[in-house]
Amino acid sequence: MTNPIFSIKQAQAADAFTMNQIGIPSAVLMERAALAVADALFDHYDLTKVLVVAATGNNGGDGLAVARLLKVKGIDVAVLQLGKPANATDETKRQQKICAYYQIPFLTSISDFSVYTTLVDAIFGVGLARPVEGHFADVITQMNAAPANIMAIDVPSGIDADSGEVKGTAIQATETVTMAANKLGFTKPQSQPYTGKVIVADIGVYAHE
Ligand SMILES: NC(=O)C1=CN([C@@H]2O[C@H](COP(=O)(O)OP(=O)(O)OC[C@H]3O[C@@H](n4cnc5c(N)ncnc54)[C@H](O)[C@@H]3O)[C@@H](O)[C@H]2O)[C@@H](O)CC1
Ligand SMILES: [K+]
Repeated sequence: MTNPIFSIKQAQAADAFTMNQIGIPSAVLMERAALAVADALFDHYDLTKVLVVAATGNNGGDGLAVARLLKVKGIDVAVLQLGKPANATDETKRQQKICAYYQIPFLTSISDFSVYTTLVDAIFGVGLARPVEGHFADVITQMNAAPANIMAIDVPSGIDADSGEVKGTAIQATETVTMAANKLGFTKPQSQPYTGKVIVADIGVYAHE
């Protein structure tokens, strides 16, 4: 069997089919996504001091779950929260509560990105809907300029997962752990400097046959 390659619509449809038709809860998929990212981080990243940069969509929720998986293993991890927590998706709100239980620091600004040994990009995934501007773009620029390796969750933030093109500004990741299937945009050569190495994680998403 050949490995599938998903467009954004196919990725969203497969997620929706898995949750709504098969009945696997969204939180299960998020936890499996986070476990895949955490496994890759534990495998070969310097986890002395980690910053997860998370927005309020489900990509951010994946990031918060990763922060907790690191915290419970004794890693020094904090979250840079972009956007208002109150605007988060239900799944991401659930992850915010869990992070609060574990007393993971939530920061709203970072004066010096160079103190971190690993950055986790959980800003935008397949939900990127317009060019990245303003504060989001400033943070991405600062992350790219930092010496740390960057792990991108699902999609390097700012990359269009269909065309592989930069929408405004984009994360230049060391690696991207992408969920369920490779993405169409990652087969385009222009995306490679942004995705770094692409790892496809099986998170138990099933496409409608
Ligand atoms: N159940 C699911 O649907 C699953 C989703 N997963 C994760 O969730 C991601 C998709 O989540 P969402 O659909 O919530 O989308 P995202 O989290 O990718 O982003 C959507 C959010 O970003 C905002 N946004 C989009 N473009 C913006 C821009 N240029 N500037 C500022 N804000 C912008 C939107 O208004 C929305 O609030 C996937 O990439 C994956 O990481 C995984 O947890 C696996 C399961
Ligand atoms: K991301």
